[in-house]
Amino acid sequence: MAAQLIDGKAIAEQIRQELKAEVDVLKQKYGKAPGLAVVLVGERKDSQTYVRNKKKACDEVGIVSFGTDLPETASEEEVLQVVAAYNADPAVHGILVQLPLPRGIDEQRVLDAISIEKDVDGFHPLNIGRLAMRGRDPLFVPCTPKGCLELLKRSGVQLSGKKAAVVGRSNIVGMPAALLLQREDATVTVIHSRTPDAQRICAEADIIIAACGKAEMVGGDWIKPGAAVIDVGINAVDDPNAKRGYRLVGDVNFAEAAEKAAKITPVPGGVGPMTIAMLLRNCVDGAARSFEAEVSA
Ligand SMILES: Nc1nc(=O)c2c([nH]1)NC[C@@H]1CN(c3ccc(C(=O)N[C@@H](CCC(=O)O)C(=O)O)cc3)C=[N+]21
Repeated sequence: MAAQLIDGKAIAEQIRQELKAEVDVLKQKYGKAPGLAVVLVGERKDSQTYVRNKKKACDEVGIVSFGTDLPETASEEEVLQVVAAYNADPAVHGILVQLPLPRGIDEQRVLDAISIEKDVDGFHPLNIGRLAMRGRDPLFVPCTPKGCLELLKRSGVQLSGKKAAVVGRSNIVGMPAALLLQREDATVTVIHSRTPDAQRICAEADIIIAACGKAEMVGGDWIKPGAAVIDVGINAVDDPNAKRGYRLVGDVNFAEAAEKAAKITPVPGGVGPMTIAMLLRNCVDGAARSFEAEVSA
């Protein structure tokens, strides 16, 4: 393998230590800790695991976590009531409603109800809209794309003046990732399922963010020699030899891509841990703004 590994797990750990120090300063200065509320609706095993990991990460850096678990059968109104209560709670600086929500609940309506000052996922249309505008700044940037940019920056990858390709155009990853790269003065192409010549366009890019949700779709032929490759995908593929009967692969064919890229993230241990670190980052930033506003009021 020619490529240098971008170690998301180690970088996320480093960020958590930086955040812990910042939280200690906030506690000293204001006598209060940042608070994160996590709302989980339903019994999906993967969602339960993610929520558990988020709470654990909060403990580690000194963020107080609040949690509300609602049954699969909860109504949209009940979820909205929980969000409204956290919006009004001064001890809560960030609200995360774990996605996906059960069928029958209007996800957009729930996300729109989160106060933009507490929108640590960065999914509120006002925050996304500001991200898309030159000269404007969102209060929060979505955690996964923010983690991708942080990995690139901390690995010394230059973005300004470079060609970037984003594979995938989701609201949660692809589109905000493209906007963030553009804000760093990269020239960005968003590739999606209807793009003719996707492989050729991708192979011209100095920076690739793969977030298409298709296991190992981005092969070696998609990679320009010397490119930096960030793999957002987490796909379980059956593997009878693996411990749990499956193993995780990304949206990039790692073995092939690592022969051509200069830098590449692994799966697991790449973007995933950074998503949680950026959630904590957003929560600490939101709390700091709130504490500062209270003092100057
Ligand atoms: N409102 C909301 N916000 C989210 O940020 C959100 C969400 N809903 N719904 C689900 C997705 C998924 N997500 C991940 C977070 C961490 C890892 C992670 O840490 N992965 C590790 C371990 C993977 C494993 O072993 O399962 C890794 O990639 O190394 C993965 C995925 C956040 N999400």
